[in-house]
Amino acid sequence: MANTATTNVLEQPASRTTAPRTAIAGIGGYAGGELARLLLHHPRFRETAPTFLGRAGESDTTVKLHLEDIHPQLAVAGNQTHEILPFTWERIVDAGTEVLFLATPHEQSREWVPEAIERGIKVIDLSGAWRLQHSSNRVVYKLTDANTEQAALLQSEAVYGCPELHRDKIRNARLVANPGCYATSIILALAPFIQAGLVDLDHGIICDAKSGVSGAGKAPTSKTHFMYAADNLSAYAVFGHRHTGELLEQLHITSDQIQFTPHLLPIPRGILSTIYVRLKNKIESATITEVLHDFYQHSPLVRLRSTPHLPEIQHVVRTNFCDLGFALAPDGKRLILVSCLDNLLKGASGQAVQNLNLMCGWKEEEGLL
Ligand SMILES: NC(=O)C1=CN([C@@H]2O[C@H](COP(=O)(O)OP(=O)(O)OC[C@H]3O[C@@H](n4cnc5c(N)ncnc54)[C@H](OP(=O)(O)O)[C@@H]3O)[C@@H](O)[C@H]2O)C=CC1
Ligand SMILES: CC(=O)N[C@@H](CCC(=O)OP(=O)(O)O)C(=O)O
Repeated sequence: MANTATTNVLEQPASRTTAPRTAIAGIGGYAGGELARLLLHHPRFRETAPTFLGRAGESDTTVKLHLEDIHPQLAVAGNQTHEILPFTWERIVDAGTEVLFLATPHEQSREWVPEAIERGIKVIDLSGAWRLQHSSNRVVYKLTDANTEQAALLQSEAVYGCPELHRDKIRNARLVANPGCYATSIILALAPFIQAGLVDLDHGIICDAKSGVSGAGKAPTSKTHFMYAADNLSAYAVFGHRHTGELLEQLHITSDQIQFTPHLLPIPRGILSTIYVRLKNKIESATITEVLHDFYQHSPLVRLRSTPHLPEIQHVVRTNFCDLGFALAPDGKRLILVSCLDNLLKGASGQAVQNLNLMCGWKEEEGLL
């Protein structure tokens, strides 16, 4: 079967010999912490640690905050410390920042991205602020722009940071909108089959996805508090989760062709999506395997489980992989796809570093295996 992944082309762009200067905003959060860990261990960044940025504001010179104070798991024997600095553009420019990671809330990312780009700094934004091209899909974020014309231009330039679908565009992007965690797991499972025209879209696709609590960020709410989430399983944002727009835009389908329901799992991290698909024609199991192998043959961070084995959260937690597996009904038309990833890694920070690698012309899996 022909490879239907249009961007799975092994092009070798000019590779950077030196690592770019990077900065991470939102360093105090879950995604920011994982990003710091990945970059501090990345072989290309041994000599070039990122600048770690907290919220905007003036420094209180009497109290210095260090990375290890907030993320003790990143402490290194020998007292090596990394200071966290309040976010200011002056500081970012003085540090020679070439790539700014935003692990910040959507509203803050929407505000900061135009200024970064204007200053010649590339951005990898982990929030949902720049992922959606259609305003009808973006409306759920209730974002406002200081300069609507400039924002519209930037929006159309933003590249959806799913390397398995858009590697060539990511390589040359100034603004990468890193995908949502649920969206990543569902898009990677469905794209090979939808692009190959095998799915009976009129029949509708059902995505039942479950996420660990870290997906909601570090500030507990009544629904993510231990007392509510522990020993529980609950559906939420039914018919209204903000990742639905990413599914529609990236899979080129309409809202009546997919139903996506997220659930909160009482575990710290990991996502499992079970996706129910009706195929247009009867297909052999070997063909399903071939479609997946062809699509992902050049994708080192997608692992295919061979039938009858299905992905499990324990196999992917604390890894940068998305694992995919499937089961086909005896009628050859009812396909169940199972997709698993760590929401903080392949669903956020790991994918962000994968995008950085591509932007630098390095192997996309560098520092992630
Ligand atoms: N958690 C996940 O699984 C995923 C998260 N994302 C996205 O990544 C981003 C970060 O998520 P996550 O780490 O979970 O969130 P957290 O809530 O854990 O962390 C958010 C960070 O942003 C900082 N922050 C909050 N408001 C502002 C502000 N106005 N200006 C500057 N910094 C601010 C917080 O600062 P302080 O430390 O002072 O509170 C904190 O460090 C979000 O946009 C989220 O949607 C994307 C995919 C998956
Ligand atoms: C369990 C949980 O609450 N998960 C988050 C999704 C996390 C994610 O991918 O984030 P963004 O799209 O916000 O970047 C949610 O459902 O809102």
